[in-house]
Amino acid sequence: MAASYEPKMNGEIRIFESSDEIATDLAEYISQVSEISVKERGYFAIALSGGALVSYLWKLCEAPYNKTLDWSKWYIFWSDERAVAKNHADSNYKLTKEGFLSKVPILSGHVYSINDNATVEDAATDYEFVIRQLVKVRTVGVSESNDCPKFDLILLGMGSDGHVASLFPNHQALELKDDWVTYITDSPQPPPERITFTLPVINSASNVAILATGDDKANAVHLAVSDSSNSQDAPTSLPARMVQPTDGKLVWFLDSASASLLEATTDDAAYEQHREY
Ligand SMILES: O=C1O[C@H](COP(=O)(O)O)[C@@H](O)[C@H](O)[C@H]1O
Repeated sequence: MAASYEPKMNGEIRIFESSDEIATDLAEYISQVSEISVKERGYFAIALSGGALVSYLWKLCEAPYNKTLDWSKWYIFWSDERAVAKNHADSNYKLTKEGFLSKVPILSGHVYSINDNATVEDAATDYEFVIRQLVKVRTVGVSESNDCPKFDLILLGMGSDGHVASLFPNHQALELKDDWVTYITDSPQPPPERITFTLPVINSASNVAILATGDDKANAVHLAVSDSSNSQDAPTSLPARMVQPTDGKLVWFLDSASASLLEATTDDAAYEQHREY
């Protein structure tokens, strides 16, 4: 790890020099969260995202994890999905299936993909219903602070505009308080129709990780983690900045490029800096 920042709140920023290092540390992180969840709850309920994130999961498909993890206890969800068929190139399900799920022994009955055969409105309603049933039997935990599901881990990517899942800057979906899953029909990035977890669900998770790499993400990373009192640029409705788990922990996985603007703002950042090299 090139550097590590410990925030004042319940979070951490990890910065790496190569994509191999990110994949290695991400695999170890997911493995640890999974082992703790299985030990404490008997299940590991993890929500995945699409985008670049999936290309960093390859280490988890190899030794020792492919042999040592208790894959039979894994339950898979998606933080968001695009309204396309499951075999479409834009499908987050397809991406994750090809890049991860097909390479590990997760039970097919434990994979809860979002319905691609319904309107986005119905698919969002269906997905929330499915999650509600799994919360009732505690396959998915429940938050102590509200009635939201408490996923053991939500893995998010972040777009260069600061969007996470399919929650985009200044979008009204960011305001939702009671829905667990919602839909949008006006995504600024194609495809326009999407289904997404809401912020209350993301912020109720035990663990949230955001992976952002590349220099096109540097500004959004800076705006997401910088101290708002010292940064006039930080918009209040930047989705990545609104990821603040209530009782859980947030870990950022960055590379040197996406973290490049943090160096200059160390003093006024909302994260204390701990260099490890
Ligand atoms: O549209 C989406 O974008 C985000 C970020 O993707 P990235 O390739 O820039 O990392 C992704 O996390 C989300 O699942 C996807 O639907």
